Amino acid sequence: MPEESTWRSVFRNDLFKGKVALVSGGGTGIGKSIVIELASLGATVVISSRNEEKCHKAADELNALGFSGKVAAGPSTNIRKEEDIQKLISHVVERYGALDILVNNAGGQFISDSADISKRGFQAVVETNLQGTFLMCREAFNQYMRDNGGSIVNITIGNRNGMPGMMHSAAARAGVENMTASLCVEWIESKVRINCVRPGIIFTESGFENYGPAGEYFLEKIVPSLPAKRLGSAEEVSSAVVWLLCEGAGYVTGSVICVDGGGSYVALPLVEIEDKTNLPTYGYLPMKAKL
Ligand SMILES: CCCCC/C=C/C(=O)SCCNC(=O)CCNC(=O)[C@H](O)C(C)(C)COP(=O)(O)OP(=O)(O)OC[C@H]1O[C@@H](n2cnc3c(N)ncnc32)[C@H](O)[C@@H]1OP(=O)(O)O
Ligand SMILES: NC(=O)C1=CN([C@@H]2O[C@H](COP(=O)(O)OP(=O)(O)OC[C@H]3O[C@@H](n4cnc5c(N)ncnc54)[C@H](OP(=O)(O)O)[C@@H]3O)[C@@H](O)[C@H]2O)C=CC1
Repeated sequence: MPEESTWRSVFRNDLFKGKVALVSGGGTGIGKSIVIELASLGATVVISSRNEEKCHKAADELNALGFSGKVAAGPSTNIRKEEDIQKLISHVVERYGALDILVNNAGGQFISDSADISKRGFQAVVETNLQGTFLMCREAFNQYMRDNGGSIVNITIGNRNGMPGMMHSAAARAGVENMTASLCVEWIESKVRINCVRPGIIFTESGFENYGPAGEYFLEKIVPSLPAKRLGSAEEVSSAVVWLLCEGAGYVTGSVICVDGGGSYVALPLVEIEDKTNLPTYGYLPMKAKL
């Protein structure tokens, strides 16, 4: 948590003056860092998640830092529930008179071998990350952005090589990135830009608590495999989000920015593969025997 004296955004300090933003999952981790950026650059920022008390606490904490913008907690919202989302968006539009910026950051999953994921477990992750993000976009568009324009950023997760060990989430997030490609065309006449930020392995206390000892075990394996040889910070993600949201990114829509220290170009060892020949060879030439 940055102190007022040490927090410096790399952006112009009135960049979002007069803008109204909504950040889902804005009370913790990456979402909170995005909220700090937006509030420090002049926006009124509404944060929401299932735990409303946590959002109120975060809003009080951030407002005490004296940013030029303001932070407010919205009503408790489970993005798996359509009616919660409809109420949240109408709350923002009615109370603050606008919804210029939407950041779909809320999301999550559990670590599991794919063979052990139940149908309800798969559905829960897809409902949260793909359906939840879609419904937030749809409501923001129908209730405000269709007539007024706006900018949306969806937070996804590494999916270029799949994600063995978190297959359900990588599949859902790949769906979000593909959905973004469709929406950027459908909504451009309304002056709505929509993009994704795909973080790599980012240290957030809240995020890693979710995985318990398994998270630490995986981290010991993952960090050495990353080209950057370190975890990312929430601030490195929020800087990219804020750039996509700002006027300087006016010609950018349908894009995915990876903030992953090059992690998209290596396979993350979330799943161990036995050190033996795992696929039988097919072929009749003598040299095949050497493969
Ligand atoms: C170390 C590598 C890091 C990689 C980088 C990624 C980092 C991050 O994403 S950080 C963010 C982490 N935060 C979260 O993930 C929090 C949000 N997550 C959740 O809320 C859950 O994971 C959820 C999306 C599955 C929702 O859970 P919940 O509300 O508890 O779901 P239900 O009660 O409706 O249960 C539905 C279904 O899901 C099964 N399930 C839930 N958790 C697990 C689990 N840990 N392991 C296995 N199965 C799980 C649950 O059992 C239900 O299925 P049935 O038992 O068949 O009914
Ligand atoms: N940390 C990392 O390494 C990476 C994270 N990400 C993604 O970035 C985003 C932020 O993660 P991070 O900050 O690390 O972790 P956090 O656990 O801090 O953030 C997740 C946030 O989403 C909210 N949330 C979860 N499920 C729901 C739901 N059903 N409805 C409404 N809100 C929900 C949580 O609040 P509450 O529990 O109160 O609902 C929480 O504030 C997530 O989408 C995550 O998957 C992607 C790649 C890597």
